[in-house]
Amino acid sequence: MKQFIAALPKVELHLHIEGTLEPELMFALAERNGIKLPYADVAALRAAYDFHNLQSFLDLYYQGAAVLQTEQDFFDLTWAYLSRCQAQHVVHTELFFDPQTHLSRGIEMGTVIRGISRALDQAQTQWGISSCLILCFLRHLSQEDALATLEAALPYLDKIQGVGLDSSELGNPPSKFSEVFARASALGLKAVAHAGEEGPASYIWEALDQLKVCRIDHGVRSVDDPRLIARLAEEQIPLTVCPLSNTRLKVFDKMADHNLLQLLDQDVCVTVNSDDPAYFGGYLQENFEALARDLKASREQLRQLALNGVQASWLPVSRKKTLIAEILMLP
Ligand code: HPA
Ligand SMILES: [Zn+2]
Repeated sequence: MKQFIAALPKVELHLHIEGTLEPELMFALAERNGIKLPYADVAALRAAYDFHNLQSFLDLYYQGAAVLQTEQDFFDLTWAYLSRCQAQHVVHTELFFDPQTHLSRGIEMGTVIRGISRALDQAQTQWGISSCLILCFLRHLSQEDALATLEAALPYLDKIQGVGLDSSELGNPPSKFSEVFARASALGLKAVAHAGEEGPASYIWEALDQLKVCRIDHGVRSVDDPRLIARLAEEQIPLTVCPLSNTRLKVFDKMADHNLLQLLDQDVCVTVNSDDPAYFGGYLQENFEALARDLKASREQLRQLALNGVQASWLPVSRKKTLIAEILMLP
């Protein structure tokens, strides 16, 4: 099964670039930038990756991101992730970045976007890996802060295809950001939002109806609402599900409890993604492998998940057709 997964052309739709910062690179960048990390070494840092919910992860994730300072740092971070894509046959990726995490430390928007996009362009040229970039608003901050962030991104709109919503979900419903999502839509940007990871199914309704998103990130709590499941299936609204993330953050106690196959059985367009692979124990290949191993997902179910990833992406129809044909041709 590992070989089958490795041979599948894979698409990733839920990936935080700051969440690909491996401990080794974190230490290297800390040294390069003269920053002292509160851990003795890589092993001590890894040992701290023992999360009990989303917030306990976010605290470390924002702390780690502080080593990213220069355009070259953002390039190196993104290039390391794209090298993993190349190694794992990920042929297209739509990745998030969290500018507010960096702007609040005095880093300029252009530094972040230029570093990331230079790596994305190079991966396209060198390896044929295509990509889209999604600017995420931090939902624990205000809508005014999100509006100012979007304003700061205006000079770089040619490098951004969509907006997203992430960070602490509980108590920060999508409706808090209606205005900034309307503004983004008027600028021609697509929209997605994290909803129903720890938050209730009602947040998924809000993301769809008030933010007008075209995909839901996570969305696993949709199973609590049969009417919502019916809508997701009827309208084929994709869910970007992240199996290893969900077990590491205790959304599910163990992989065997994950509802991904249940969602797939109900005709929801479920996709597989790695979220923050440096923190959660694996990239896209390892997420697919976990489904095969712990959920006993069949070859045909894995194939369907890969096809859903292509369908749910923002790729042009012609490229979708080519990838779908390749996935269907695999024995
Ligand atoms: O899984 C996540 N949920 C919310 N915010 C995040 N920021 C990085 N990863 C996540
Ligand atoms: Zn996420």
